[in-house]
Amino acid sequence: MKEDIRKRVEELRELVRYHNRKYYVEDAPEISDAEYDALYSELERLEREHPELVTPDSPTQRVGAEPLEEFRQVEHAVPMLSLNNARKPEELREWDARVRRLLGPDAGVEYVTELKVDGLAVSLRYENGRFVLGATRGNGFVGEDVTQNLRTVRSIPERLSDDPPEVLEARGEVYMPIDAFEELNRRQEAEGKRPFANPRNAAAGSIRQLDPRVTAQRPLTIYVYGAGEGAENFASHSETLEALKRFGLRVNPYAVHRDIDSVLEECRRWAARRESLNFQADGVVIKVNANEQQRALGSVAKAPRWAIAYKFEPLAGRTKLLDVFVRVGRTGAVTPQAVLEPVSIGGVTISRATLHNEDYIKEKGILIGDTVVVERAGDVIPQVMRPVPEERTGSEREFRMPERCPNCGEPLSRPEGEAIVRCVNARCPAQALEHIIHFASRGAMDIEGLGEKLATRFFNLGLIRDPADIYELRPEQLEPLEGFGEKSARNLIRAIERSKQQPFSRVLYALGIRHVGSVTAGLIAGRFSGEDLLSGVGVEELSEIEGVGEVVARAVAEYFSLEDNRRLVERLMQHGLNFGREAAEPAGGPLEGRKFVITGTLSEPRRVFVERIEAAGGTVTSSVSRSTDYVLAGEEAGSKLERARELGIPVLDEAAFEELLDHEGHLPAR
Ligand SMILES: NC(=O)c1ccc[n+]([C@@H]2O[C@H](COP(=O)([O-])OP(=O)(O)OC[C@H]3O[C@@H](n4cnc5c(N)ncnc54)[C@H](O)[C@@H]3O)[C@@H](O)[C@H]2O)c1
Ligand SMILES: [Zn+2]
Repeated sequence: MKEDIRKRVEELRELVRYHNRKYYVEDAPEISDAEYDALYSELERLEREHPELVTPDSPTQRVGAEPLEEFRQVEHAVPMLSLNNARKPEELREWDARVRRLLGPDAGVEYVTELKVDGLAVSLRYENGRFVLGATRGNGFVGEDVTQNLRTVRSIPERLSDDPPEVLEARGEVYMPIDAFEELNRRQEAEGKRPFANPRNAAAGSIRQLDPRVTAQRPLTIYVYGAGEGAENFASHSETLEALKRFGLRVNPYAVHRDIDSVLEECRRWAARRESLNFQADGVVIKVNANEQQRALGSVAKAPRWAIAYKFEPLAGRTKLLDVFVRVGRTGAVTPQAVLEPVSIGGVTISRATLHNEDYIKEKGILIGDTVVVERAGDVIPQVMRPVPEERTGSEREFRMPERCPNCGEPLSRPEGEAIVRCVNARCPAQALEHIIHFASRGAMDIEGLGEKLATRFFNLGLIRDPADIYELRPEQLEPLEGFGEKSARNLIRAIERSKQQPFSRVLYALGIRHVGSVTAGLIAGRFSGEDLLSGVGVEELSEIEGVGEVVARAVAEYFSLEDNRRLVERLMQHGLNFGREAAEPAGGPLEGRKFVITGTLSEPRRVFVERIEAAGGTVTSSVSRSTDYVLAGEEAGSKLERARELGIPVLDEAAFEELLDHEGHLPAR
């Protein structure tokens, strides 16, 4: 029993740490706040019931996560702590009682309430009225230096007005207004970039940017809600806020209360009005007003005793599920989307929500026409949580996944054991861009210069709609484009021409058939030609190939059975790409069994040479030893070169290396 609990505690810590990293460090949470809070509360409860299991490194004892190494670190003179939570009015009353008990019966207590804005906590250090240092909270003691990025936020003044103290560290929450967030996401999508999950992540990701120019383009603002260093100049929290306003900072709206009833009333008021706010707020923060009382109360573990966050109910609402349609994502994944009777949740009118996948709808028993619970749970992409069966009238109907892609009309596929239905048509407009990018990429056709950025641009300009279009590009189409000259157009066309030399295995891999990686492509290309595959090689024949399983065989057979895919392949053949069966691998390449060490600066990135050596059957190791066969040395080669000379190992420059690849056997072998 005891052992089970210890195990569970450890498991929860692992999980919470993992999601902390996703949320605080990578700004890309995988689960909703409600799900995270459930894990966290369970951990807190078990630790409370079994105090002997509490360890100082438990996430319940620590703030946030470690700062990223890419940023300079900033030590906070006054720690930036987290807040304890209350979810029910009783919990707020208990907190009030504890505060009064600790301060003594005669102490008059005032409380300040402010909205809890959901963004990124930052510290702004002003010296003699000048903004000198901006930092994130980090782990509470050490944060990240993001001064340059914060300078781009217009509501953060470079200079304070009035007469600020010599050192003043203002603290607040940088956030992205909801309308600006939605606009930004529309832009991201139009540019083919990944949209942000919610305004908090967008704000946090924008500030924790290595390039301030990116931050500058993000619609950020700040609400200041307190002071770290410098707070000692004021007698109370409300006095501090007034002063911060006077200095020209944008201060969170607040109210002062004499008793907890008034505080509760304010919490209710905000809860009712939160939907009309243009920013995400997940609760109300209540703070003891007098600084002296704050000091007397102090902090425990990772949160002060003098403040508490009253959390709003998760953002949820009820509405009617009018219909379900399916959307094809860029990877071909087809997901059901709910069409809802418009409902306002968290200040946003919701008329669409995700239903994840077919199984989700079945498991939850959701029917079209149902009244459903929709949750935003801190995310802006809302999801349908469950139906309310009591409200059924009998006219509800089941959702059926369509058999054909709504975008291109080709049959959809759902591989066994997978929850996601996909469109596997390479020319499907919904996923065409993704296919093009993969097609041109280094491991595939390796078209130099045609990376993600340029492919996206050509795609948006309508110059390339599918991989075969690449081979129809003409220099006159490119030259007028901004950033292109005669020379760069010619270079690109040349690189495209060169890619026609790639062997069939590369071409097969470039087609982007599901489950067909470069190794599998090699196995298939060694057995069948493009013509064979087009003429309908079956699943059985394919799975006879050593190393090709049934899942792969099915994916390949399916690919070549779709009309659009067949047309694409035929066009690529006409353009002269290799579709001929590859001679069975000779027993290894020309460098079979040879060990290389690479050192110094070469004309191309090192990985290019590594790939070529490996493709020829050789291996690359990092240090020179007696078993090394060759050292490939570029410019400014250092100790490895010396070591090679000491051991008498042949040293090749690039020219000698090329020769070795071309005429292996003519060179003196070791
Ligand atoms: N989805 C996930 O994977 C995931 C992971 C980790 C944390 N979270 C979420 O993050 C939250 C916990 O984060 P936390 O520990 O950073 O604490 P918190 O966000 O609950 O509270 C502390 C923070 O509140 C902010 N704040 C906003 N307005 C304020 C005001 N007026 N006065 C004072 N502070 C104010 C400050 O940034 C402060 O650091 C939870 O809501 C949790 O759900 C989610
Ligand atoms: Zn399609």
